[in-house]
Amino acid sequence: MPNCLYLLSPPNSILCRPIRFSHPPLRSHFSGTVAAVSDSVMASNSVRVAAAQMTSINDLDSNFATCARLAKEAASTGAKLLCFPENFSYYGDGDGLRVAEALDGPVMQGYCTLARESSIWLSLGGFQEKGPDDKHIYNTHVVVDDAGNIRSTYRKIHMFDVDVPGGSSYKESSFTEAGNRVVAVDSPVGRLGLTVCYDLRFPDLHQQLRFQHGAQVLLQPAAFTAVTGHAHWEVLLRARAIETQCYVIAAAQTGKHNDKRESYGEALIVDPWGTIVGQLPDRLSTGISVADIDFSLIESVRAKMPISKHRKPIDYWKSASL
Ligand SMILES: O=C(O)CNC(=O)[C@H](CS)NC(=O)CCC(=O)C(=O)O
Repeated sequence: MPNCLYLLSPPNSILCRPIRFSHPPLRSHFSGTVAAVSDSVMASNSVRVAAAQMTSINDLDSNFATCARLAKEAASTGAKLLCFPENFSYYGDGDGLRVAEALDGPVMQGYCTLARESSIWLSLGGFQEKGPDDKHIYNTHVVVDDAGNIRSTYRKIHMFDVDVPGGSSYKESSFTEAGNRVVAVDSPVGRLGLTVCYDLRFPDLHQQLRFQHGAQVLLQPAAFTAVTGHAHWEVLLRARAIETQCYVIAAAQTGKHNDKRESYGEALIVDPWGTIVGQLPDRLSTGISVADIDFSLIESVRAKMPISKHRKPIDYWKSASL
């Protein structure tokens, strides 16, 4: 069974060193810069990650073939974690129930094998997990280690029941049971906070991931609609990174999945200062965006602007009604 960790206090696990640079502006963390840095501090304090941008369709095998290609590519860049978007394994037309499986079923096990064979951790965000009854799935984000073991699972909490202005209407809750647990898990690229897609719009969840669960890196797999993505995607991701002082890794579905569904795309990696450090040249192509998680930068941003000390954990909801 997958094990979920619900730690209440932040761990002391990051290797912090004295801060050797100031910001802004911050160093670029694009792929390639680290190799050129001879300072051993950087070598020991950075670790590479990748975010996938892809167009999944209603064909499990074809999507798996794309994921397998991207996993090999990510591993060849030295990345320790590759993040896939929501609905990576199957993107139909609201028919996720049809392909829903338990996490020990053949589809998820195939991805566990892929992680092992590619020697890379995988973030598998937005998997159609068999739900509590035959009318509902869970929309589950699964983290698999490089030996192919499931390390953690998070079930999407916020349901996308939305009439998109000028777009389609969605009612995710009609076929999905919402989760109710906040989940973080340790990994070689830091302590990961797990979310899925529409969760991005709920800052409280991200605040909990940072301040109660000790997250250093927020994983934000998505299938944002073309309309809402144009309006909100980048600003939401940068805001969550800035206000939590975490890296944000946002894998994205992109382009047309079928006649009715189209995603915005633009897989991004954002650093804790809000700078975009990983991005593909084209928001619609299939590929990976690569960047280096720099633990010194997380420490530096948090030390210089200590919002964890300044925040006042009063119950705003309660005090508002006084
Ligand atoms: O239904 C499926 O098959 C795939 N599922 C999705 O695409 C999910 C739930 S409907 N989409 C989102 O959460 C979009 C959020 C979004 O676009 C925003 O917050 O603006």
